[in-house]
Amino acid sequence: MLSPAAQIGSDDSERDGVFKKSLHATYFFCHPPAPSLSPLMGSSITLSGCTEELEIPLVELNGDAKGADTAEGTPLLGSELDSDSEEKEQVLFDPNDPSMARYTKHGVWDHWEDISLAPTSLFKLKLPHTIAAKIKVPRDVYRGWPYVARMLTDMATVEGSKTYFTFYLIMSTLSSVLPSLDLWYNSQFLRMIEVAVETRTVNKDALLRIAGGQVVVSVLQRGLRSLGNHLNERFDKRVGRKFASRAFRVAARLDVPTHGDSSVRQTIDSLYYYDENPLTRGSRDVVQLFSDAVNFATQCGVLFSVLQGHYEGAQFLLVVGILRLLYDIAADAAPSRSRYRGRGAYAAKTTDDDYLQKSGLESMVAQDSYRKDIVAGGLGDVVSQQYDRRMHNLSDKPTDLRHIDAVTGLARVWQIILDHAESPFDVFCQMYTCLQVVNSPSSAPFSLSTLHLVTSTVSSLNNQLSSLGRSIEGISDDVLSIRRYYETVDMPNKIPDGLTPFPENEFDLSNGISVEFKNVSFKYPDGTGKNVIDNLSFKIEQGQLCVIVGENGSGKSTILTLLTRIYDISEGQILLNGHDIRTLRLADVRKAVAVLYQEYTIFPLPFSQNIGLGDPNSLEDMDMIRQAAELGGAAEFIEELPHKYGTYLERPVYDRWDPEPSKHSAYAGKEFDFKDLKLDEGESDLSGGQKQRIALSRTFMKSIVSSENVVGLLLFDEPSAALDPKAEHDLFTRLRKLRGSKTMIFSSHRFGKLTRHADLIIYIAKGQLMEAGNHVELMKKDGEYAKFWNMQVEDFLS
Ligand SMILES: Nc1ncnc2c1ncn2[C@@H]1O[C@H](COP(=O)(O)OP(=O)(O)OP(=O)(O)O)[C@@H](O)[C@H]1O
Repeated sequence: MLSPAAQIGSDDSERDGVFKKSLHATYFFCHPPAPSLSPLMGSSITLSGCTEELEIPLVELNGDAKGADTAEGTPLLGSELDSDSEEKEQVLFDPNDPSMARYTKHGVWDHWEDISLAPTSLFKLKLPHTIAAKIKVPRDVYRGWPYVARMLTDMATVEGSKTYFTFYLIMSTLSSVLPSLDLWYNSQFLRMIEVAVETRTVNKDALLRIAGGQVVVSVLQRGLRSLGNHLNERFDKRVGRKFASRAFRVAARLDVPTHGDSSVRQTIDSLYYYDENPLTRGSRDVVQLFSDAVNFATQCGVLFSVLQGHYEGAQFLLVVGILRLLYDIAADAAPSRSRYRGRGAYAAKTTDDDYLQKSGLESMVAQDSYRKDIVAGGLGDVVSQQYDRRMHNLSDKPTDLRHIDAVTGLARVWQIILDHAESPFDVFCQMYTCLQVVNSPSSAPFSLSTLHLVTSTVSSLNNQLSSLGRSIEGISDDVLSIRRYYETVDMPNKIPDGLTPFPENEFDLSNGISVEFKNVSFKYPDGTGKNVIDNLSFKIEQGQLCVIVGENGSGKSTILTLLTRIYDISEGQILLNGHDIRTLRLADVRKAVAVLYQEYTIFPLPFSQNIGLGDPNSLEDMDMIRQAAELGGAAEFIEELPHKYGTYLERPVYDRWDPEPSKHSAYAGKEFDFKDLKLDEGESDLSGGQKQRIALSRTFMKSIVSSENVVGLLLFDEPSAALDPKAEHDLFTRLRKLRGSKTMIFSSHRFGKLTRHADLIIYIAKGQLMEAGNHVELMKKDGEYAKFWNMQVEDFLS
């Protein structure tokens, strides 16, 4: 498993400390020791020097993170380097000591960061963007264009987005024209100076006009840039929320066979994370591309008009271009926040309820294991509503740790130097030409004004070109994502919905639901191809208690699964109150049937929600939730937990910390004690029986405690498998007492406790009916059931 430190660069919603997407970790190539002293620990700690840093993609191997060897040497993780170093020392990372840690409140996160780092590796070369990536762009854009058009139409329906979008587009277009205007004014100004030197006269009106124009352009440039950024951010958030919410809805509505399709799941996974929504990125990139293209075209126009008649300037342009490229490479190598991050000790903690629950809901719809419960519980809508509510509460609060500005100290200085190196570079070009003019006027390629215009335009064009390149490359990916998004949005579920409401009137269910299997055969879509249920027929009357018995693998669970239409049968008919289940509205069937599957799941939500989701209308009603927990036998142990009903079985978001800071940190080689921060609070593991009690409580919430008495059929698949004998006895007694006249079906292979009270026992083997009747009848028959019963009694007596 990766250390939580590695998680910092990953998506927030990663679980179990394991990366699933592309990620990078910091590796160090160690050269002969270049000692440096820790500013915090005085002279007692000496660190080996590491002078180069590279980012190397990790591959997940046996749950561990390994970096690929490179030709230059074998990369070592910080922890491996530590092993040969100094004695380990117990240090309390005191988050409250400003000389040790920097505290940042970043949205939903509290973040403490080791401030002892002194960056030594400032450079990291990046390969230039590949041409190949750009070549496939037009094709991708062409194929995906209908989807992009649909996205733009959809974006227009987001409240307020039309205004934002229009303004943003105007800003971008204006901003893209301004640099050329600025260049033009500059050249006019220089031209005027040249004329003034030659003729000793100045046209004051023109001078004022030019100076005024320049001021206006400069103010506009800055103003539009910040306004554009602001609008961009707001626009992104609004559109992002809408698309994330829609994608979540799509994911939540998928049925089991559709969700089981790995390609569907992959697309869903990549879509609904709010921070990473490719559609938001797509919309922004489309505008950016447009703006870059306008900017590029106008500047080319300026350059073209200037160079007309100055063909000797081509050589000069080449020199300037190369110099400019070198500058860009240096700028590209500047330290970025992501490269700096993760090298020191840090801890990040979140207790934001909205963020935790939003992440929990995301895991819930993403993972296959929860799907059956979501579908059978008809939870698609309620989880979507909950998700929207959490998103709304989160509003613009940042949730992504990567946005904390981690670049400080020297690295920051280096960044600033590079940011400002651009002007001296341009000045250098001008100086060079000035000297040429002075030394040999006839060899000078341009006049001073033209020179200024050319160098500035070249410099600006260069920027524009790389920006355009990035936009084009990004667009290709965006188009693909947008296309996948809409294909998924439009994808129908594999289980078609019925049209008939069920029940036709609500009182129909007060006496339970009758269930009939008529020559039913079924095989799993991803199974062996053999019928798991084979020409099975039986009828359970309204209000009966039925127990389905049979050996392992005989098809008991499958029968219950078919009754909630998780899958559709291959042949025959299943009737509920005499109606073919396929004709009934799915949502109604799932409302009328409460089910506890053998592989029940505990959602990555607080226990209160896990139980409350049994009755979405009473999700916040703690009295009802407590009552359901009492019935399910979960109340007692939940009350004993420190966070009671707010406890998670598994937190959907883990706090993060770095127990192994790099060699550059003052904390290198020491052990950490973060206990004061109480990280990862609110999580509690449960025994199998306790988990089953929580799942049972959810079923009780739906069927017994619910404010709406709409359940007519209760299905329990081995509900006592993980319970101790006393809990099992209590449960069955309670169930018999509380069910009223609802129909109840159990599946069990340990049937002693139940079958004697059953109105009907169905004995199946290999998906076929062997015997049916009550206990007395079947014992009299002395067939398979009696054989099984006697075997269990013998086991008990011997
Ligand atoms: N999702 C699935 N995909 C493919 N095959 C499955 C699936 N679930 C069950 N099966 C197969 O269907 C058959 C019946 O399984 P089922 O779970 O209904 O039996 P069961 O009687 O409930 O068994 P147990 O008593 O062990 O719970 C088994 O052969 C099983 O391997």
